[in-house]
Amino acid sequence: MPELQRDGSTDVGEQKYAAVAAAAADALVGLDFDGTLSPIVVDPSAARIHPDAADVLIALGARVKALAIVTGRPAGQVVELGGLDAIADALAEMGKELYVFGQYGNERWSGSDRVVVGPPPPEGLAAFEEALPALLESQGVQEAYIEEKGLAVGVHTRRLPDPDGLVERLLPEMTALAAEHGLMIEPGKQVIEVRAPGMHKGHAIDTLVDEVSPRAIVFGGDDLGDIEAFEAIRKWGERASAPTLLVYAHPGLDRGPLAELADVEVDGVEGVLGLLRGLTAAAAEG
Ligand SMILES: O=P(O)(O)OC[C@H]1O[C@H](O[C@H]2O[C@H](CO)[C@@H](O)[C@H](O)[C@H]2O)[C@H](O)[C@@H](O)[C@@H]1O
Repeated sequence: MPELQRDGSTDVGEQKYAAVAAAAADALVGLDFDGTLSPIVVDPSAARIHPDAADVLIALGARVKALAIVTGRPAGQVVELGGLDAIADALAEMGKELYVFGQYGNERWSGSDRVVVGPPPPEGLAAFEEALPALLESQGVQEAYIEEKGLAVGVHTRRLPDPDGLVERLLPEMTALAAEHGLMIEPGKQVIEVRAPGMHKGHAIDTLVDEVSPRAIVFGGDDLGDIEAFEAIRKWGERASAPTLLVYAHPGLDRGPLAELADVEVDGVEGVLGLLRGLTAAAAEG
């Protein structure tokens, strides 16, 4: 079993780990993408799934009921960056399903369907994007990288000096402009995203629970956008009296609020893969 690094919660984490390992055959394993399966890089378009992840996910898929990637990225993009078609092929041969929920649950894709299904862009997004450059200029942040996501737009500060300070500076202005256009903000790692309200990763978890009917859930994430997923899983576990394991992929710098909700903490993407390998081995031992 991999090292559980969260101070003071190791016993609880170990018990929860053992409980989900024992129920692995009926478990749903959900994972965030950036920072959890794909190491954080400066350029969002240069992100790629960890080179060992495909083997790890396929081996795990043989031991659990279903796998899901639940991400803030567009679903089609994460399928490409993650090489998920090939992983879905391997899982399908074992009669297992790979689900992808993109744009915080707004879009979905699965190994069975291979088509991204989602709503049209929110009303107000085009007008918001039109007004955005002037806002950035007024704050002296015109060099920020703008990521157009179809259903949302992200303003990334990672490549600028003092990226966290710039996020703080932009947050009130972008929140106000988003509200004017009926949109909401989703803060992340040196990024502020603007999207439609009403959806989050917790809703994606509820949908997965309905479709997969798991008897245990493991979920790994690293950022604020994963909080609702953690909360939905904790509530489901209490309701269903079922084992759950919430894994925080520690980024190596400051621990964010997600850490407080986690059962175990591991060292970034490598730590997540280590935990999943351990879970696969424990499930194989029965
Ligand atoms: O829910 P996730 O899978 O974690 O996606 C959240 C956002 O991740 C991406 O941005 C983050 O990763 C980038 C690449 O490592 C990094 O440059 C950036 O600073 C991070 O915030 C992605 O660009 C967004 O679209 C996702 O919503």
